[in-house]
Amino acid sequence: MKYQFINNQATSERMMQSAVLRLITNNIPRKKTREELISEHEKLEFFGDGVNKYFIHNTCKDKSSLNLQLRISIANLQVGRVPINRFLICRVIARFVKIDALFTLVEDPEGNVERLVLYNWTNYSEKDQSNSFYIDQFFLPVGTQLVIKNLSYQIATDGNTIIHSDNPEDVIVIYRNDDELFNDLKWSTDLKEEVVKSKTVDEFRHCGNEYFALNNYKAAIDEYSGGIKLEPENVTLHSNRAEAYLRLDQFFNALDDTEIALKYEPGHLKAAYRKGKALCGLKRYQEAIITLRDLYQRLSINTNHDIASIEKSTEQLLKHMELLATENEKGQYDFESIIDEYCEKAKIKKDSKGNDVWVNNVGPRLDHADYLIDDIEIGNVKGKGRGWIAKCDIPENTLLMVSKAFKTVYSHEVLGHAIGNTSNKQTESVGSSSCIEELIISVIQKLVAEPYLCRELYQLHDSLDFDKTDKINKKLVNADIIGNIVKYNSFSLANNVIIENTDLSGIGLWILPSYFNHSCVDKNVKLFFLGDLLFIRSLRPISKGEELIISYTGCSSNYEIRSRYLQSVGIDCQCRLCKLDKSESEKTKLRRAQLLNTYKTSIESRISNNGINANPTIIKELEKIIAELRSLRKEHPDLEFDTLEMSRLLSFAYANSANNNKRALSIQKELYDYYKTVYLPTKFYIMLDITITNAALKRMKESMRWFNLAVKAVVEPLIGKVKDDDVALKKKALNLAKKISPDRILAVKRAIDSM
Ligand SMILES: C[S@@+](CC[C@H](N)C(=O)[O-])C[C@H]1O[C@@H](n2cnc3c(N)ncnc32)[C@H](O)[C@@H]1O
Repeated sequence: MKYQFINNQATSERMMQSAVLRLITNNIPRKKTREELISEHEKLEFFGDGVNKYFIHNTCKDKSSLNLQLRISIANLQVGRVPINRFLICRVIARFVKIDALFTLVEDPEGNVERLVLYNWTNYSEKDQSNSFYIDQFFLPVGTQLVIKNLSYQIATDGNTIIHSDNPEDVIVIYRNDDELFNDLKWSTDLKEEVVKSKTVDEFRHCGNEYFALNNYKAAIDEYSGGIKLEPENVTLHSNRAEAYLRLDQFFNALDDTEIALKYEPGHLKAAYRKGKALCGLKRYQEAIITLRDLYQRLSINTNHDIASIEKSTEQLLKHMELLATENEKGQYDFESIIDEYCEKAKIKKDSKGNDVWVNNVGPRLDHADYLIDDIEIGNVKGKGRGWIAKCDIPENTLLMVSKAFKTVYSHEVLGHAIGNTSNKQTESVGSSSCIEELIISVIQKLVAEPYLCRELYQLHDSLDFDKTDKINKKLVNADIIGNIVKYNSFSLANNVIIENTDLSGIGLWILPSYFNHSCVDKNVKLFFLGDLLFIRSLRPISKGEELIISYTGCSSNYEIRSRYLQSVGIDCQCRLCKLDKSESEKTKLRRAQLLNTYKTSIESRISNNGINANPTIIKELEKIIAELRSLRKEHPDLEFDTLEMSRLLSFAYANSANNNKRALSIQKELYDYYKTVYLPTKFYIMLDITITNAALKRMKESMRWFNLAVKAVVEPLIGKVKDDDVALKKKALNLAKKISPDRILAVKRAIDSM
């Protein structure tokens, strides 16, 4: 299956390959040893395609022109460079594995070992090529010598080096060991006598601990696993590996390990503590609390001084767990502290190479519980598949759901280069398509690491026409399904990060929020993203049986743009706006386009943002355009969105150029009334405009009333209804609004205070 992104295409095999490489390889900050590379390659075999036979094409090539003086050794390869006119002589030292491309390990005569990936060897059809054969375990067996021309030395998607060849024509296979051209070559290793030195359990544990201390949890897990293979009942290794799994958010695996450790040693304190953490990660809060309370009791009667620190951490974890349980059961969240946590974790700094990195390692991934109100359920909706339905009447601003992302990817976290790129560009700009690709790859990784998660993920809409029961039961990680699930269900963070000054873009996948269907206008549910936490509230009163709707696109872009996107995700939208747009005559559409063009070319550029420089003629022209655009939609005034920004500009022109605040105020109020029924984020700005204009007119009481309304508009989507008579809540709301929208709120506050 091919995924079409904005600038490029990617195959599901390529995504799978990237995910697998990242899973099996460790980014150790030094050149890997032969043994390390061999052991990683053995894990790759597990993911290789051992079922299908692939058609391989490679013609016999002339070696007579090769001059051994031009041979290059692996040690002299430079990342990102194609050594012109040079060639590598190497021999295969591991089995070939086919994922998207063909992978093996090679060594040069000096004994340097490196990974080799061959692209485009398997894309030939049998009919086209006479000189071809099938891949099986005897394909280019260990010991086969290769000459590789025009190779490039790259950093693969897993962050490690690899020799990369795109063209089968550049590879000469030496099928005979006694080939005369290479008679004089001396190989420094003897393949037959290769003995891999094995480690003891203690050595594995020691190496694991060393990697753990370097925060290299994947490498630590490999080492602990090596030890566990030798001694499956080793409690320390299981308990240590559980902690490494916890650091990678692999909670199922962590729980498994703690349970094994506790089976062999029920009194193992650290294993019990880690079990509590794993249960919490799996959102099994009550079980986590029971485990930790039990541990805490045991610790408090233990007089051993060594356990003081674990006692303290258990107490803290228990408190945190109780907080999460309250969030989960009652939907009670401390929004102020969550916003602080978000702002802290969203901070970015430059690393030594000038890249953006999080100040706090993990970025804005917040440690809070999910919540789901009892009053909504997933049901069938005619023409839309499944959707969320109200089981009873639901008041405005009710918290319906809080959901932690299955996975989020922020744009600066995306590696700009992947193994599949044929170009050598190391600093490819990272666009949204790279984020989508990265999300697919990281979801594949997550499922490969914890296949239990296939069950909940594979339930999501994927528009594929095949029965997934078998794949769910067998927990098969399928890149086609995952790619489609990401395509149809992911949320872009770019337009949804509500907190000012935390300019994060990215993409994420949430499970339960994926069941909301779309409407361009008349949505009744509002999303509020804080990093990977998604808060969802009713936007207005919802009646029993009504469907809960969000908007995937917003309504301010024109029909062509909206419908192009909606069609790409399988939606023929039947909302009021789309019906109206579709029913409009060509003549009306043309006239609107002309008016918008006149505004763009001859008005907008002649008035600055805050309405200065607007002479009476421009104001008249602008008024005419607004009036005519509205008349084009006269029966549906609330569906006229093109004049929104124009009218704001007009009001600024009246206030700041024509010195007519009264007229400015009436335009702003009219605008507010226009859009009261259609939720638009700009409503908040209009309320602040009204606040300022009232203050300019010295109507301070009215100004404060609008300011308070604006504050409510900012915070209610997050914290719910703020009652006018609740003084404490109103104060809290203002503090929150200052955190959410500091620039605007503070600027307006300052402006009205100075008047
Ligand atoms: C994120 S899913 C929403 C949940 C989905 N209905 C399900 O059954 O899982 C998006 C898909 O829902 C369907 N959908 C959403 N909104 C729709 C609408 N307004 N009209 C028709 N189909 C819609 C489309 O198939 C779309 O690709």
